[in-house]
Amino acid sequence: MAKVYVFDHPLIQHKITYIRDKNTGTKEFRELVDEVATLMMFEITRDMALEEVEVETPVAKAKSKILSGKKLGIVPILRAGIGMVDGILNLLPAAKVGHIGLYRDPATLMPVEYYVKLPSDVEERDFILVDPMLATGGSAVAAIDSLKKRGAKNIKFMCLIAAPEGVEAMQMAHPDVDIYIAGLDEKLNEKGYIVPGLGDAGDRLFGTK
Ligand SMILES: O=P(O)(O)OC[C@H]1O[C@H](OP(=O)(O)OP(=O)(O)O)[C@H](O)[C@@H]1O
Ligand SMILES: O=c1cc[nH]c(=O)[nH]1
Ligand SMILES: [Mg+2]
Repeated sequence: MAKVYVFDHPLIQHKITYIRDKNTGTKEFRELVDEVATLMMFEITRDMALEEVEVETPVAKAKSKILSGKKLGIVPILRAGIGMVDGILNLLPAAKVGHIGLYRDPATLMPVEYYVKLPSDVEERDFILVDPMLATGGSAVAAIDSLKKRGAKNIKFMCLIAAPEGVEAMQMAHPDVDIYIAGLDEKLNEKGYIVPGLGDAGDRLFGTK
């Protein structure tokens, strides 16, 4: 069964409060999403593999560590996932970025895929799929189907706000994919929006409401 991590770090919780606030405008919303993505990524990368190397300081030779594991691929689910990419690349500038375009049909709530472009060496990378919202879970489940179909094996999913329904759908469909969340909310409303949530993440990021 996939593990679910809900980050309780005070800095993350503080910023999430302002992200939720309907009075937070587009510019600040974007900056906060970026900052939270960096903070979450710092925690998510805690288990990255290291190897010991020798380095010469101005004073002496030292044994020290560098990253040694598989290379990373970051995959935002368009559109809203794009808002988290720069924050992640702040920490991991060498990661490659794939894109999966999905929108949720407002009537059926089913995901519709319209674009996929991944790094060419999919099988050699670990992937972190990112989207601010995990609501019914349809989009994240479909994006992981798409990644796996193209050869991705080791995948983590990172989101800002999740509904219990989405977490359950992910655990049923992809029990191998751990889920990292900044805020686990109460429920979905009749339109499939997370309650209390933050509204429509894509519209708030890009000012398209
Ligand atoms: O868990 P689900 O029920 O599938 O809902 C979550 C999806 O809905 C939102 O995207 P949206 O369809 O609004 O597209 P957008 O990012 O282009 O605005 C959000 O960014 C997720 O991708
Ligand atoms: O609450 C929600 C649910 C899906 N997508 C969003 O952007 N917000
Ligand atoms: Mg949207």
